[in-house]
Amino acid sequence: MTGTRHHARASTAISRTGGRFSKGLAAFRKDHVMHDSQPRPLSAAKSPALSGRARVPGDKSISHRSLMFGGLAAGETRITGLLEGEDVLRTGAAMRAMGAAIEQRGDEWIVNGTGNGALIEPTEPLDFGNAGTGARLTMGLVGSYDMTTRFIGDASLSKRPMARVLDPLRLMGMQVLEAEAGDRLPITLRGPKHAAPISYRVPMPSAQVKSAVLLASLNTPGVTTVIEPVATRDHTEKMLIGFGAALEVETDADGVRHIRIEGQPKLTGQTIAVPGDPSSAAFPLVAGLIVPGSDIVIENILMNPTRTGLIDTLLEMGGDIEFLDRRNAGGEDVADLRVRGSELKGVTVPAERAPSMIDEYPVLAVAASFAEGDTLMQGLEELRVKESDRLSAVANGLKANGVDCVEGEATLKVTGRPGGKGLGGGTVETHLDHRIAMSFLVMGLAAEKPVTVDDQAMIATSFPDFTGLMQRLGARFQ
Ligand SMILES: O=C(O)C1=C[C@@H](OP(=O)(O)O)[C@@H](O)[C@H](O)C1
Ligand SMILES: C=C(OP(=O)(O)O)C(=O)O
Repeated sequence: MTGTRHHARASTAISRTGGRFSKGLAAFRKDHVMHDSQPRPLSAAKSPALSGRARVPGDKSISHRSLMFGGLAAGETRITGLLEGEDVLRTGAAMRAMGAAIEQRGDEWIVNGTGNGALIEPTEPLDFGNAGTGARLTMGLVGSYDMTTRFIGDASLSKRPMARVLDPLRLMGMQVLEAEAGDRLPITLRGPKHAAPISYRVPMPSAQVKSAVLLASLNTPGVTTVIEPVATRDHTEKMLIGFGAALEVETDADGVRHIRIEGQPKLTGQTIAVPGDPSSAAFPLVAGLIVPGSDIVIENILMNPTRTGLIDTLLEMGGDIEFLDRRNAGGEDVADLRVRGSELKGVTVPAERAPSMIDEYPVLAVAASFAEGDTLMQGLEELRVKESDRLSAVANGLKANGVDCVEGEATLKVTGRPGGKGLGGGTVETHLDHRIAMSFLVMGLAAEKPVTVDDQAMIATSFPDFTGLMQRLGARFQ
């Protein structure tokens, strides 16, 4: 087998701190029910040229993993730039319920881990709210522990398929004591006394499934292998190496990744600076391109190639995006992006690119609505099992706002209207999906008539200050 080996670095933490719990996480007590209030609609209206500099929140994938690995490791993990969105705070609450000490001190989050193999059985169900990543990765984490863990979530998460992670975990010896039809939440798991390592070929392109198996290996003796035919985001691999695991990645002649990890590694607390989330940057980025005359800078964005498919696509569409100060920070490439209003043209986005921009299709569809000609997106099957069925949610939102589009089984064709002529005037059903809400608010900034989303509440799961940040750039919401 020929291939490349990946190394990541994170510097070791220096001192210990106490375990007082932060206000943010304490908000997720069991009596605290989120999103049971009345929906809060919001409209976005045609805005003047956007200008200024913006810093989007920390990467969601890296933030979840920082709390999980820090919560498991021996010693202290110090995190700056953590995304303080609901999804990530729920992961923090879950790690706390299993014995980690987590506190916020100024700009830093300090995690004192349980030490390897020392997670404790949570006394209450773990409530992951809207968060697929939090729920699925934690299932992997607890799946090799001889303990019982119950998982619950909101209406959206309770519809999402969990068999994709339960199947490999069952092979490692885990039992599913309770699940709704089709392996859906609420789910109660019981880990085995002695988990068995497996070699598992991930059947769909999913970093969550890959990661669940790798996390289960952390309490499983022997070598666990994950075979990944289609590469997905590699944060779990890079960060586990950074925390001290013996993990190797080889890519064979067919491009298939073979990830091998030695079980029960000694993980040690690290210092982590979380870079800006490219999936959140996508919203001001597309807004800067479609609002004529705009000129903005979005700072400190993660440029990991497993995450940059949207930027590649927008460049092909003729987007004026300049990379300023490309640099390496904590083992990841980051850059500031200068974005100027652009005349976009339609393109075909190949299926192979989907994993590197999987969460960005809703906002790409918005960009395509303003482009000259057709944009065809292929390989979209995974969009159907996100916080909503994003393929149909996007198509319905586009149609409600005057955009011609054709929804296929796993494709979407959007016919653009340069200048946004005749677009807008509709209300979009968001189906508890933050990315649908933000994407269509971006559309409203450049459409002829305002665009309304039926609920803005879920935006707080990944981008709590979205409206504030966009308004500071000049966006008009009403
Ligand atoms: O591993 C992760 O952090 C994520 C993986 C992706 O999900 P899938 O693994 O289901 O593609 C992505 O959609 C999600 O927002 C974050
Ligand atoms: C799909 C997403 O997240 P998750 O799967 O963690 O709910 C997302 O943030 O777009």
